[in-house]
Amino acid sequence: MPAIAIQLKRLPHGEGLPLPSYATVGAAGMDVVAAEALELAPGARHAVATGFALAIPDGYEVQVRPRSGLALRYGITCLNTPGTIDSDYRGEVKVILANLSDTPFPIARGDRIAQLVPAPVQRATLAEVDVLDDTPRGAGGFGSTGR
Ligand SMILES: O=c1ccn([C@H]2C[C@H](O)[C@@H](COP(=O)(O)OP(=O)(O)OP(=O)(O)O)O2)c(=O)[nH]1
Ligand SMILES: [Mg+2]
Repeated sequence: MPAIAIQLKRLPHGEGLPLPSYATVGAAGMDVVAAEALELAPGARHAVATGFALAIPDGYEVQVRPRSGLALRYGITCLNTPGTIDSDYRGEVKVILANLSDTPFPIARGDRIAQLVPAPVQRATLAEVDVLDDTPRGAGGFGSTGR
């Protein structure tokens, strides 16, 4: 599959940082590093600076996803996962990290904190109707089929 071309603009506080990059040949996500240092208190959240902005081609988004190692070892996740970077957004990409553990988590500038995954966007049209068609499930949800 050909790679999609995304433009990246480095911001002044992103100088000297590695750009998002794939850690292995088959990695789905580009690891992104923090452009600031902070300590995330237990239960706290913070929009962590990355030091860059993007121009994503029409028809695509970039998803900001947690790193499983940080989640499993330290309870660090992206609160809004998957975060959505819109193709028309030109501000700084930020990673909304949350600390779900009971231990403060220090983040150094340059630490890999999340991963970026581009994805095609399927837009929809909505048609308002009075009656929806019947299905076997009907309105059952939220565990209606059992555990
Ligand atoms: O993890 C994230 C999520 C969003 N954004 C930026 C890019 C995105 O295009 C914009 C808006 O995100 P979203 O639509 O999820 O937030 P919203 O609360 O709906 O804000 P808005 O009213 O600006 O759309 O914020 C990030 O930098 N990181
Ligand atoms: Mg929005």
